[in-house]
Amino acid sequence: MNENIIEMRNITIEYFMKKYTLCAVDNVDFDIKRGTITALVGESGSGKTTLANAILQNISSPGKLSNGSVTMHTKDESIRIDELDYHGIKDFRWSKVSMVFQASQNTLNPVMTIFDQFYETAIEHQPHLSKSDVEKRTIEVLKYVKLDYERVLNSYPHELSGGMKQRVMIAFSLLLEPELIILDEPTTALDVITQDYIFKILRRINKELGITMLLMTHDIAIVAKYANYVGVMYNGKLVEYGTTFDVFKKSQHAYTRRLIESTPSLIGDVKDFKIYDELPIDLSRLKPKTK
Ligand SMILES: Nc1ncnc2c1ncn2[C@@H]1O[C@H](COP(=O)(O)OP(=O)(O)OP(=O)(O)O)[C@@H](O)[C@H]1O
Repeated sequence: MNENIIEMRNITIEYFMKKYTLCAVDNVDFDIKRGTITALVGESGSGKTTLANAILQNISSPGKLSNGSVTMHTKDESIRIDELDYHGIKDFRWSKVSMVFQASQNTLNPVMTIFDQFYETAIEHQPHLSKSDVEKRTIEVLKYVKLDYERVLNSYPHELSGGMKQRVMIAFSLLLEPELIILDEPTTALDVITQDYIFKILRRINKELGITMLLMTHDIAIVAKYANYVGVMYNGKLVEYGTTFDVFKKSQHAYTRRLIESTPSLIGDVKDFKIYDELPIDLSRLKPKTK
């Protein structure tokens, strides 16, 4: 089996606006090693979400993959994701790769019980499943995220706390047994204790079920604690990639060192905390529209 579950080659993604084209991802090669938790870091606007969305053919309008290939090596086959048609991508999402978005707990339907939402999603993608199959699987995944399934199954979203809803979303992402989960700021808006609890659950799922995870976050401390590999994005380019230890301890790129220095430490002296106030994003990425 290929050691990489995802191989992205020469990826260029542009947003075609009325007056200009913005190159959000600029000729990036990026691999995700099977079984790892791989983090993508970089400040807001550096292109992390856009790059990750290419794995699900989910680039938002008016964006387009202008160049490059995205291949997933699943347990059974290799899939060129960028070449999948409408039906191909519909079968692929959730069952091969699923995603937990920023504050995705807010995407739960407020007028449906949690179980009805799991059931609807499951039969949309795998119509052959019976209600009892889905119920069995739902209980299994709710147990993985340490939720009391008897209470949660028939609850409406407003009856659950923010942390519980986010764990429901993680359970959701496990429902169709994907091989990769993309987590985009999965604990934003949650308190630090809940954040840590959720990351412990994610690490256990990664270890016990062997599910690979791609994590996008601004939280360098979480990356240091939980990720095996890190990619650093700056201005649409992947400027650094390696094991977490190598990237943090032997950073090659000045931007990575700045990113680490800009992270406040609980034990360090506040005087040593560096803040860089120059504009990080190079607006030369905005190409004037050519007629
Ligand atoms: N739908 C869109 N239309 C136009 N431009 C977009 C769109 N989505 C993203 N962009 C632009 O693409 C660039 C990369 O954005 P992206 O969201 O991928 O960055 P990011 O690193 O994930 O940021 P964040 O950490 O804030 O989520 C930014 O300049 C952003 O403004």
